[in-house]
Amino acid sequence: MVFNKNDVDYSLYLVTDSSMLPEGKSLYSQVKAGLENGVTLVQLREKDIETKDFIREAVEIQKLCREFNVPLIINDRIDVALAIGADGVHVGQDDMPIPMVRKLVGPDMIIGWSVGFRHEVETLAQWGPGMVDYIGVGTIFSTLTKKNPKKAPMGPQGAIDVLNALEDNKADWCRTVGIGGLHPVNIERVLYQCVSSNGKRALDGISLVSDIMAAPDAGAATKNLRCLLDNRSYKFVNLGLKCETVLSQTYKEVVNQVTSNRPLVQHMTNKVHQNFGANVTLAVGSSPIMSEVKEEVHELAQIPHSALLLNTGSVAPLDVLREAITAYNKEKRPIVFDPVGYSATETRKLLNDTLLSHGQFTCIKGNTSEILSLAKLTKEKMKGVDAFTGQIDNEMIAQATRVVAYTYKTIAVCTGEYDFIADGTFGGRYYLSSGPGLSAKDIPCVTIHNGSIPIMGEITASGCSLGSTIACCVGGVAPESNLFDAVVTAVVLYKTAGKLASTRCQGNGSFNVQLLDALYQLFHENSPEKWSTSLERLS
Ligand SMILES: Nc1ncnc2c1ncn2[C@@H]1O[C@H](COP(=O)(O)OP(=O)(O)O)[C@@H](O)[C@H]1O
Ligand SMILES: Cc1ncsc1CCOP(=O)(O)O
Ligand SMILES: [Mg+2]
Repeated sequence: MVFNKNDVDYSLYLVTDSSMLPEGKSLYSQVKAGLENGVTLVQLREKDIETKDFIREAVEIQKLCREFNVPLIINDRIDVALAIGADGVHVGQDDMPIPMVRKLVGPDMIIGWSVGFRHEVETLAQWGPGMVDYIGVGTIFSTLTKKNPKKAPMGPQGAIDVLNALEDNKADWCRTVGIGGLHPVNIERVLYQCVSSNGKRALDGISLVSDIMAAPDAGAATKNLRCLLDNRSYKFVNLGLKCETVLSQTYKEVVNQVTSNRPLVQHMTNKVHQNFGANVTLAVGSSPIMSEVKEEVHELAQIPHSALLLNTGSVAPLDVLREAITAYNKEKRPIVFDPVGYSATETRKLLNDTLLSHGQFTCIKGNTSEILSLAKLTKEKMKGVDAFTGQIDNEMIAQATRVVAYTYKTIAVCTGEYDFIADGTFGGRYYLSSGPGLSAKDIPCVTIHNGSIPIMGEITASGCSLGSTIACCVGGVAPESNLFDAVVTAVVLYKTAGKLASTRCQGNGSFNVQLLDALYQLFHENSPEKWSTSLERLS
């Protein structure tokens, strides 16, 4: 044993698979290219191989790893690990029980365990620091590498649950690597999103197979992965942790930018909202396109200043929604997500959770019911798409908004008489091992108010149309702009228009028309110093 277990670098953990080597490459050459370019840990995983051949291969790879001072872990085969004096073993839930493994391998060998659930973390915590050194947290996304997966993909939220369980059970010795379906396209997002709720713990690294093993140029592939890990800044859209300078000057600047850039806002939205949302988009100086066609999402996402409003009120097929998220994330264009009726039925909740685990959203907007249930602060099912009607104070709404912002690393908006807006983006920064140190209660949150305007809640698609307005503002601002300011501007503009319309209308029917007129007027006048809506920053 040449390693101090505490000093192991888990950041880029290569797991081998000789069944996917490209032509002309060997297991040895791929591992070597990986080691030369930043792999920090290697696991030899050979499923269908004679013991004699496994040993021969293991000895060769061990020699190579030692040249690079990188530990070698053997998958499953404790006998092989012992025979060659490997640095560690990795076992799954269905393999030999961990206490027996520890008894066989002694105190110094690294033991890794595949973990997907909270109760497994509780077990390892009860065993104490002498048993499991690290866990492979997964499966995060579905993967072809695992032939017969027994677990459904857990998504980043499942990984966060595991990190929380480690914190709750004070298993501070145990390191973590995310595993399953991790590729350059999603690694930054996973690292960005997977932080324990107390802000203390992030993943220690990622573990992957195909992106190195199957790469025609494994060196270049590893270099690219290393870059993603070392970047620590996930610029899916430009984000800054500002928000203290939200004044009329800021609103004016946002409106100016939307005016000059005239964003194209793709709506994937419910049938009720289609027409009104397109008109609201036009009223605030932007171009709507209502499209649910899978084949065109990539083309639309590539248009400068495009933005996507994804509203699940009545939904397009799941594969279309997923493709749209993939496209806008790939192009680093903003997505506003409106999980209408999130907890009304189990089906709706599952659909929204699936989408939430599929990508990164710039803003998540909901009414009090949606935000409270997303924050898991109520177990009550929503009545259709209605806002919460039970007892609730502003402190609880602020908490729920912050929890949603923090959990999804997004800008969360909760609507109602008071609108709450929280910034959980951390300026796009991500962490390895220890998190940002802040929890949900510490992140910036503002509330905006313009008196009670009950009629705003009494027309359908009023919340959906705030979603359109937000999408126009985040799509329309210049790339270097602060998106929190853009979201706040949209919410303040919309509330001001609602107030104005409520004084001009004669009832629900004419309110709709007046709301469009007011939005158009306020946007084009662009004199926010006259807007009546107030903003307060919460501590
Ligand atoms: N009582 C109210 N006073 C002032 N504004 C309200 C009130 N109820 C709703 N709104 C505004 O109406 C819009 C829709 O909010 P809400 O009714 O909460 O959402 P949804 O339509 O999604 O159920 C938001 O812009 C919100 O600020
Ligand atoms: C009634 C209804 N049903 C499905 S979507 C929808 C519109 C919801 O609009 P909002 O949440 O903005 O009031
Ligand atoms: Mg409404």
